[in-house]
Amino acid sequence: MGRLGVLLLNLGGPDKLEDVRPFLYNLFSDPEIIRLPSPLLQAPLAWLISTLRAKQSQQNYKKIGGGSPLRRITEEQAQALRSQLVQNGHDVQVYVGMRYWHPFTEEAIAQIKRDKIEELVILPLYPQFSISTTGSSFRLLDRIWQTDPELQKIKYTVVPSWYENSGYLQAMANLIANKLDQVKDPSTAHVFFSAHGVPVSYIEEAGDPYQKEIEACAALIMQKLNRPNPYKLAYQSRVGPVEWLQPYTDVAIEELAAEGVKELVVVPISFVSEHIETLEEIDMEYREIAEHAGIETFARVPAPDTDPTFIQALADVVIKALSDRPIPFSATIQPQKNTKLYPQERWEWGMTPSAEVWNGRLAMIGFLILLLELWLGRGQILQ
Ligand SMILES: C=CC1=C(C)c2cc3[nH]c(cc4nc(cc5[nH]c(cc1n2)c(C)c5CCC(=O)O)C(CCC(=O)O)=C4C)c(C)c3C=C
Ligand SMILES: [Fe+2]
Ligand SMILES: [Fe+2]
Repeated sequence: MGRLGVLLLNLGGPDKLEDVRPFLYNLFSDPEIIRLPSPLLQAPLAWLISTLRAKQSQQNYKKIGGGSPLRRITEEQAQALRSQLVQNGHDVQVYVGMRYWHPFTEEAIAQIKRDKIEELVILPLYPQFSISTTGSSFRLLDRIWQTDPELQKIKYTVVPSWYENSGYLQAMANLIANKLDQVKDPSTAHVFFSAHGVPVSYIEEAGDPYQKEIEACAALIMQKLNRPNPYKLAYQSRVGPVEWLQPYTDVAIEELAAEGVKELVVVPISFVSEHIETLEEIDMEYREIAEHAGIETFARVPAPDTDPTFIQALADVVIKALSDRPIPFSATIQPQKNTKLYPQERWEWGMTPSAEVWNGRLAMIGFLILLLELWLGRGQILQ
């Protein structure tokens, strides 16, 4: 075996308040997050949305200490994973490549080349696959690989998703069990999975397996937990005026409260580290909604971070990937090139003169609504 590396992929987050706007610009420049009818519009729209959204977003980051903890936690995970793999007999370097902020994926790749890595496992820190997260990072890497003969010499494999890994399910079940044991009635409290949402068009038009994987993941965790508690799955963090996966977390909380549920144990399911959507959105925004609705216990299960069972699970995923047949970027799910990811049919530019006028007007209205919503950060937007 040659020099071994593991590349951990994550989204990245602003380290400080000044980073928020350029971070948002990078995020909205990604056609896997928002795809416009003309690639020429991508950069101006990304500039506009990031500028309009930055203030609201900064306020949220301020509430969690002035920046995202994602980089620190991901680097701690990388360190813990390296130690675990070394203990398991694998001499390995672990790298962190973020999609939209430092340390960027490109920086990690440059280091991998300097270290003359010969065999590489590419492991996204998203247990479930979505074209907006893992898919976006794989497409970036694929582009980098195609233009670099040096990288093409590396024997690499990707891990598209790993939510079925038994150690990961056990780590999640342990964290939930600990929290359940702290509530008033551990046998009746509702286990409430809050997954990150995506627009419905990702699933229905672009073929994103994300919803199926999330649903399967929640069911497998409940099997591992092996307790009689009822459970519910809902989707958080929607952005913009289009339809996202439902039920929405805020609505589902209110519905459970109306049914008389008093205790919720809330499980963030799409993330393996604490960040703005756990620390601000769940812990502050959804907690407030739950309390207003009459929920008496709102206990949030921590993200796995560097939990030892979880880190061992990541090590197992890496070791399995090394012995399995390598999976290239091209074998993972790629959305159709002309799939409109967002904001859907409002952007249908007609080819006939009359349709063109009407579609143009509709597109302008849709565009203005989108900007207004993103700017105000309210209405259908929760963030
Ligand atoms: C606009 C579309 C977005 C989609 C689709 C989306 C999917 C998605 N995101 C995560 C995980 C993270 N998202 C984070 C930040 C973030 N994401 C969006 C938008 C979309 N995400 C925005 C605008 C932001 C910035 C924060 C804000 O302005 O509110 C982060 C980083 C958080 C941090 O601590 O900095 C993560 C992680 C998943 C898992 C996902 C789909 C499955
Ligand atoms: Fe979000
Ligand atoms: Fe996001």
